[in-house]
Amino acid sequence: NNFEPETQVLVNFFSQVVAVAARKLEDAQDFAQKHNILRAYGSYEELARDPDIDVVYIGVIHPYHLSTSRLFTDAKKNVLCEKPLAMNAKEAREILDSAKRNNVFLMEAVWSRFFPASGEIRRLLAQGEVGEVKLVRAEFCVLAGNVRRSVDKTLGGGATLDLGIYCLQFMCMVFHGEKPESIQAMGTQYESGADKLVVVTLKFSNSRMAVLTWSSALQLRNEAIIVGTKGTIRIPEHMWCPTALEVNGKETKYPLPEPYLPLNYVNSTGMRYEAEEVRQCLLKGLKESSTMSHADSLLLAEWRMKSGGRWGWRTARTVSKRRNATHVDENLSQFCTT
Ligand SMILES: NC(=O)C1=CN([C@@H]2O[C@H](COP(=O)(O)OP(=O)(O)OC[C@H]3O[C@@H](n4cnc5c(N)ncnc54)[C@H](OP(=O)(O)O)[C@@H]3O)[C@@H](O)[C@H]2O)C=CC1
Ligand SMILES: O=C(O)[C@H](O)[C@H](O)[C@H](O)CO
Repeated sequence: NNFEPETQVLVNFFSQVVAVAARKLEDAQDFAQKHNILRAYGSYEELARDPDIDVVYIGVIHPYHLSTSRLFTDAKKNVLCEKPLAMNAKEAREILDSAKRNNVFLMEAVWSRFFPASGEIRRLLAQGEVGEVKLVRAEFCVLAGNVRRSVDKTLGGGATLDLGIYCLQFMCMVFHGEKPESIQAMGTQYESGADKLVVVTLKFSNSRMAVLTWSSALQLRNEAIIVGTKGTIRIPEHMWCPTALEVNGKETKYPLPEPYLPLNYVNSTGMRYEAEEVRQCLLKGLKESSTMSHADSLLLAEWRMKSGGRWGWRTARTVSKRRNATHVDENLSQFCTT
């Protein structure tokens, strides 16, 4: 909307899905036919060589985010990569470094941040509408135990990588990426070793706290709440893709456009907001989005590891077993106080 009407028409016209790639050509062709996409490739390498591609959306499972992102950044393509950006902080750093080195735009697809309701939360917080935030609570628990990639560790399984990230990013947004003074995390796991249910309690300076719960084996309403000294903001459901906010008891709705095809997941038409953010960043020549920055992606990767994704709660459980005491993980606290 920053352009003259004629230019706007051109900008809209030139933002097109040009091509799709899959490991098997038939899969790419099926997808292309369903969505009216002109070019279909049977390998990601061919897509990387296409000179007409400005930006690539990477939607492969998380263990392949590193290699696929590197393939495209090295080919000088801008990248929007699905969450979680990587399996761990080391991989996340490698992806971000590669984007910098190749001077291309890169963003982790934390679509939650770009919903109008999320923008309104940031506006309310910046204007001090609820005073100083004292408590953040968020939950994301869905029944996904039958989804292979959720439970199979070789496919990136684990609730923290898939779902926990949404609670962590919400807290990160509200507390502006501040590091907590301490984290306590506990959880349960599938036989595969993938984490199943995780509860994390975080303490910040000035007596501020967060309580986060995620699971791929329980169904909750998936609400979030921000409690401040002057009021409360509640996201009544779908906290990871919000379409309603309750501010001090008064609800406002932020409806999404109707989908033109059936959706796989709830509110997926809201992905358009992150796509628009990418488009705006590219038009401005930016290499990262200030709303979902590289620094935030790194923080999320570090917090995921400390609160469950890799060894966080397992270390915690070992510590509490060893001491036969209530659970306090010194490793986690040390990390957070640095
Ligand atoms: N923002 C959101 O709302 C959502 C985000 N996600 C994120 O998107 C990513 C993909 O999730 P989802 O679509 O459910 O995953 P899928 O299981 O549907 O797999 C997506 C693609 O990953 C590739 N892939 C799958 N299995 C393998 C394998 N064993 N080896 C190599 N490549 C494989 C395939 O690519 P190919 O087609 O080339 O074979 C496949 O099409 C995840 O990182 C997830 O976190 C997922 C759901 C919703
Ligand atoms: O990003 C997401 O929304 C999650 O990947 C899905 O919701 C999850 O896999 C549910 O099965």
